[in-house]
Amino acid sequence: MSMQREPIGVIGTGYVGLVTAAGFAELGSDVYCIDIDADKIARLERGEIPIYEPGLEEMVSRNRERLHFSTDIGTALDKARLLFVAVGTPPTYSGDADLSAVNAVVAAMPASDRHALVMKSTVPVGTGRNIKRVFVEQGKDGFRYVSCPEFLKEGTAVGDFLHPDRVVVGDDGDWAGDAVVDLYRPLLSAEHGGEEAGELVRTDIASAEMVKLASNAFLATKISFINEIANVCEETGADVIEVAKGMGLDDRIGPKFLQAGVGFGGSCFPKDVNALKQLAGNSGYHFQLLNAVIEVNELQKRRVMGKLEKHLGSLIGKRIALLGLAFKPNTDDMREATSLVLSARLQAAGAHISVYDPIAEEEARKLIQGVRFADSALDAVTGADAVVLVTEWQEFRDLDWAQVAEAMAGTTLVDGRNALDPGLVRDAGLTYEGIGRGTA
Ligand SMILES: NC(=O)c1ccc[n+]([C@@H]2O[C@H](COP(=O)([O-])OP(=O)(O)OC[C@H]3O[C@@H](n4cnc5c(N)ncnc54)[C@H](O)[C@@H]3O)[C@@H](O)[C@H]2O)c1
Ligand SMILES: O=c1ccn([C@@H]2O[C@H](COP(=O)(O)OP(=O)(O)O[C@H]3O[C@H](CO)[C@@H](O)[C@H](O)[C@H]3O)[C@@H](O)[C@H]2O)c(=O)[nH]1
Repeated sequence: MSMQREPIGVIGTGYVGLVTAAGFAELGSDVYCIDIDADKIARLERGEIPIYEPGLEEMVSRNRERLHFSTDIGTALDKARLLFVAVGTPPTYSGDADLSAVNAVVAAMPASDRHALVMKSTVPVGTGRNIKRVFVEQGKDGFRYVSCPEFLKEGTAVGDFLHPDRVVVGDDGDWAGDAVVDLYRPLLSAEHGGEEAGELVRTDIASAEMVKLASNAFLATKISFINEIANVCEETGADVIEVAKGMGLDDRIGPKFLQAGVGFGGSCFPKDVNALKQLAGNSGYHFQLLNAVIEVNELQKRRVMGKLEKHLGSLIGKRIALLGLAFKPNTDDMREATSLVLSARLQAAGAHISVYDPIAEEEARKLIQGVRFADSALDAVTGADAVVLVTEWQEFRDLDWAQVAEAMAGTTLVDGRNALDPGLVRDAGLTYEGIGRGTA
């Protein structure tokens, strides 16, 4: 890919910013990365990657000479006309998205006829329209605006960038939208054909914004749905793994996102489902389904308590080991992780808790107090009355269950992700309890 490619700016060097920057550098662009966090920029300049994301460090170091890091937005404005915005949009107390970082970026833009903001951050529908209005009010009406939502998943973000299902570009049909499409062209099916390439969806700004929120809300709904099916399986003796397999073979349903478990977490689903619910409410529409999706997820995170009490009785003074803390495997992200709710509930119930995560310990220590951070899975389970698998890291799937059984004081194993073979676990002398596994 030696062809001369358009230089770009990327504002915000979190997950989305770094993957976007490294990805476009890989495709041949010079990328000017900006963050207000001077410490983060200094680490990136030294070649340190502040987040754990498989393949990202290699991608950054492969393209080191094309990646430029700075806290000065002027550098990006000088060198690039397209400024990709990848700052955080966390939830506020009301559940609405906090747009203060986005607004700070907008306020920092000068009057210009040659620049465009390209919004990668997940924002409420109407944000693009509002930003364009602000530009007009401030006499910056030459500044263009493109919505280009991001669909990467943590843990597989590098592959998701290089092989997108789709690229969504919402714009006003001007040079900026064309330029964004050109940047993505090497990844689009019209150029490549084949299964690895993505479809382009070029549309208006509001629709692009809604594609992002609706996609996340739909996936979260699918998870809450299968979790409720799992709960009914427990009452009726069916096995949700068999049920999901049978359902997923219907093309119209599909097998993905039908894994029952201890609820969805992460920086996106909880926040974006709430943001869509709020957006609907603020616009005068009561989005009933999303209320249920959120409530089911909250209850699902707590259901493990009942399972533990079923086997152990009162949890006062009981020793419980949590295997896995990150909101899913292959990331150190602890945002909205089920382990946060579980460790708090267990402590409130009087249990003693030991925890182990192969990667997320440093992040977890900032958020979880009063537990023992163990050095290994085996260390965590030693002396435990019960073990709960919270995050399905491969290393837990590969555990020697006979060794685990020997180290534990009790025999209860709650497989919160249905990741283990119940037969193997039982053969080791443990009592297996999954999620919705009536007959397993
Ligand atoms: N994490 C994901 O998997 C994912 C996937 C798709 C979309 N998104 C969306 O992308 C956005 C970014 O998410 P993230 O997880 O990468 O966020 P993050 O919190 O990891 O990173 C945001 C970065 O922006 C920086 N920042 C804040 N204000 C700034 C400013 N005014 N100027 C420059 N930098 C600034 C912060 O210092 C931080 O480094 C969010 O809207 C999120 O919803 C995230
Ligand atoms: O069948 C499933 C699939 C996922 N999960 C849970 O759902 C959460 C989210 O998982 P995943 O979607 O893989 O991770 P994210 O990195 O949060 O990615 C989601 O959120 C991103 C941010 O918006 C989007 O870009 C992605 O497309 C979207 O999948 C995790 O807690 C998983 O354990 C389940 O419980 N069951």
